[in-house]
Amino acid sequence: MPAVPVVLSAERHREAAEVFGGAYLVGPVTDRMWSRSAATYKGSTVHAVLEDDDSIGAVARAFDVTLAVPGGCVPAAGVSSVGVRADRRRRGHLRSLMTAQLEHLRAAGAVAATLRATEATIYERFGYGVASSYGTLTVDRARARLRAGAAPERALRLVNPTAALQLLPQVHDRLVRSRPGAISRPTWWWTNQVARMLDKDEPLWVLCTEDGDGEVDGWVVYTATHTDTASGEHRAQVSVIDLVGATPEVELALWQAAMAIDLAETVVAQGRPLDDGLPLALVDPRAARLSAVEDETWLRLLDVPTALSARTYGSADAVVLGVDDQLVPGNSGRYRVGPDGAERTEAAVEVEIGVSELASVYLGGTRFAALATAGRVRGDAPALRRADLLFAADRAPWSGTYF
Ligand SMILES: CC(=O)SCCNC(=O)CCNC(=O)[C@H](O)C(C)(C)COP(=O)(O)OP(=O)(O)OC[C@H]1O[C@@H](n2cnc3c(N)ncnc32)[C@H](O)[C@@H]1OP(=O)(O)O
Repeated sequence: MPAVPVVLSAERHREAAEVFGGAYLVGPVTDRMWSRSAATYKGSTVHAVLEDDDSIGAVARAFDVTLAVPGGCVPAAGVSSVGVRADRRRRGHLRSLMTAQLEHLRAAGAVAATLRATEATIYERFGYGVASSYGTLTVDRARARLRAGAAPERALRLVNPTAALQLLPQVHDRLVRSRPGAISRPTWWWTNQVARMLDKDEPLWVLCTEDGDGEVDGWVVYTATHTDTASGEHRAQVSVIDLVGATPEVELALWQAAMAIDLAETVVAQGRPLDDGLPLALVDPRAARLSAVEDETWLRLLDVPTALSARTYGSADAVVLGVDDQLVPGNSGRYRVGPDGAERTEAAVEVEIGVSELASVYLGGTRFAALATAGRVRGDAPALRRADLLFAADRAPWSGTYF
């Protein structure tokens, strides 16, 4: 039996980062790396399994975020930097960490936890389910032209990246509230993701859209690599690092701006939502291709009653879910979910669902009927249809924030 995990004090955070770096195969933590990562760890709760000689055998980090859900938002935790030392694997360290972390986060009032998984076979056993997916959008600029009337003209402002580091964090969390799955970005996220690129002397541009009052309501952050033609003509590939808009219309205006960058042959954006509006708005929809689709958000509902009450539902007759949560038995039980909300009930169960599958349907990104076909939920067809209508969301879930 591994020792019960402890919460590490700040003095041992660098040691924890070393253990994670080794497990994640990124190697030793240099002073330069630590000058960036220290703030990340300081802003987190770090659980560790200590070995008999007091060395760290395994670590997991969690930090506070706000998670947007359909019609609202909940306090949540981002879980990251999970690693077990190579000489301590497959003896239950991860299970101890996940159990301790889950209890800690529940006690702290987090309604859900979200993570990005290195492997898709690890986290379901701890109640996590895939709640959003993303893909790479590759735009062939020579073919890409917006349809008439798509994306109204918007004022653009090129912002110096250093100034953007001050400006964008002030508006990001407000802008993304209407996208289920979006999370607030901690201060250290901005420093790590953007400042790291500035450190590397990579070119970086930030083009912002403005609303009628001159306030920033979206941005595209991009870099470029050069791909000169065989005849020596100067060409480039533009790589979009971040494209965030207050509304789908603003996002289209940002795409328009990205597609208008002269000398670019292709514009490539990784990690785009499955309902990115660009392909439908193009005269030639094949000018923008979505590829490399994979899981983004792994979600764990820590407090099922609060989570179910925190979101809004579509129009359909109510359905009674029978939820099963092996790790947190208090979450198990019957819930009546209808257009007016969700509450515990004693009524007969119509759809049986595990807590990991409940996480997958919670943001509207997966259908009950599809899970039933896969043998992962049970219920008759009319009940599944009502559940799908109730849990459907206006926009595909998407976090857009990698950590
Ligand atoms: C959010 C993030 O940070 S994602 C990053 C995750 N970390 C990494 O990928 C770094 C490299 N890998 C590791 O450090 C470790 O192998 C870990 C963290 C994946 C697993 O740690 P371990 O301590 O070996 O896992 P532990 O012994 O507690 O196993 C718990 C269960 O998970 C299973 N499991 C462990 N690792 C894996 C894996 N890579 N793939 C599938 N199942 C796994 C075990 O079989 C066990 O299953 P069971 O409960 O049904 O018996």
